[in-house]
Amino acid sequence: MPEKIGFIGLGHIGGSVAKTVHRIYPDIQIVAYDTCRATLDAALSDGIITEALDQVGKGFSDCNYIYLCAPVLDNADYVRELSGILHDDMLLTDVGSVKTGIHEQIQKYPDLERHFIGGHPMCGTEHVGYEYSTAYMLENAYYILTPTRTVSPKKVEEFEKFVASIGAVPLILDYKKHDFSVGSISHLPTVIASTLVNLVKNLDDSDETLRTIAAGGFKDITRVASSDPTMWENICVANRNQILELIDTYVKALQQTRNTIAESHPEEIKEFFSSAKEYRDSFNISHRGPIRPVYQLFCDLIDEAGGIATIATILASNNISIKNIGIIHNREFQQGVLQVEFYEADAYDHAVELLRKYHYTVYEK
Ligand SMILES: NC(=O)C1=CN([C@@H]2O[C@H](COP(=O)(O)OP(=O)(O)OC[C@H]3O[C@@H](n4cnc5c(N)ncnc54)[C@H](O)[C@@H]3O)[C@@H](O)[C@H]2O)C=CC1
Ligand SMILES: O=C(O)C(=O)Cc1ccc(O)cc1
Repeated sequence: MPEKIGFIGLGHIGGSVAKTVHRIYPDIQIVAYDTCRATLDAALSDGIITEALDQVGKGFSDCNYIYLCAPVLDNADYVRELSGILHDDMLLTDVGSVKTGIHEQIQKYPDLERHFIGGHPMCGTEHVGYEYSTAYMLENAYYILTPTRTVSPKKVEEFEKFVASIGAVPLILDYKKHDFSVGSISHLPTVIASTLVNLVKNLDDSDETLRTIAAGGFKDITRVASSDPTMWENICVANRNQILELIDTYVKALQQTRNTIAESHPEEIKEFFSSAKEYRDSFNISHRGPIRPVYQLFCDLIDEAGGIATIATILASNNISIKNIGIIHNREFQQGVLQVEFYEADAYDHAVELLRKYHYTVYEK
């Protein structure tokens, strides 16, 4: 178990990892450097870090783990500086959304390469900054690990256990496969969402009709367009080739969809939507492959204001912990429905049983 951990960058993700480590292992010393002094002051006053460092250098030399949690391109720039403070019992990791650049940088320093395991927690929101970090964000989230060719299996196993011990689900991938995979499910979708938002902005009239009527579905699929522009600038520069290839593939797929609609064969159009629906519906219910089950139910609300409190009270008084709760309006539930997510299958089963006992209509997905 590490005794001391250093963070370079303590924002949304770095702050969340640090807060989680502090919650689970309050005796681990945490030190941090961040270009934003106010961030370090906030973390000191929260008692999350024991020391705020004013540079990347010797202050990190007795850390067992060092986490690079700055924007992707800055993380890669720190590799050279860290090569000077290596010791045998040190593990260097990062949380960046792209892995090729940092792995290529690490390969220039064979001594450091033996100490590096790339990391990418698959969690987060569209917000940035330490103020949006939480001690629970990693809970049940996939945490991709990309070990180098030369890091020892023992170090990988130790870090895997550490990641699992802080509530996340480690998944080992080759760094190139990582960049293709997150390129497909995160980078391309964000590029598409932002393109769609810009398109609607340009199509809108002076009365802003489109903006006014933009409803649930549009907001759902474009939420990530509200993410931090600097972060996505970094991601697009760092994963440029992969994103370009995926955009080309997507353009071909969109052209294919256009043809299907243009040719006006109702069965083919229906088949297109059915195939997408079947795959999308499988996301929440399946234990297959790397897809983790999501323990969520949907429950009808009669009166939104008092309704949530009543349901929360029923669950809390039966010791059922809620991971997430909120009203959603979408095409399926236009009038609004309460979405409740749980940490575990048992809690979910118990909640369904209880709410039905109290005559709520519960939809299981
Ligand atoms: N936002 C998200 O949902 C996710 C982000 N990531 C990755 O996590 C990393 C950090 O992103 P966030 O925490 O979301 O951003 P953030 O903006 O909340 O945090 C970055 C922190 O690094 C500091 N910083 C900026 N430049 C720095 C530098 N040169 N040296 C030291 N500190 C510096 C900033 O002051 C800030 O506190 C990025 O590499 C990103 O790709 C990974 C998973 C999810
Ligand atoms: O906002 C969301 O839902 C995200 O998907 C956040 C996110 C952004 C970047 C990542 O590398 C991983 C997760």
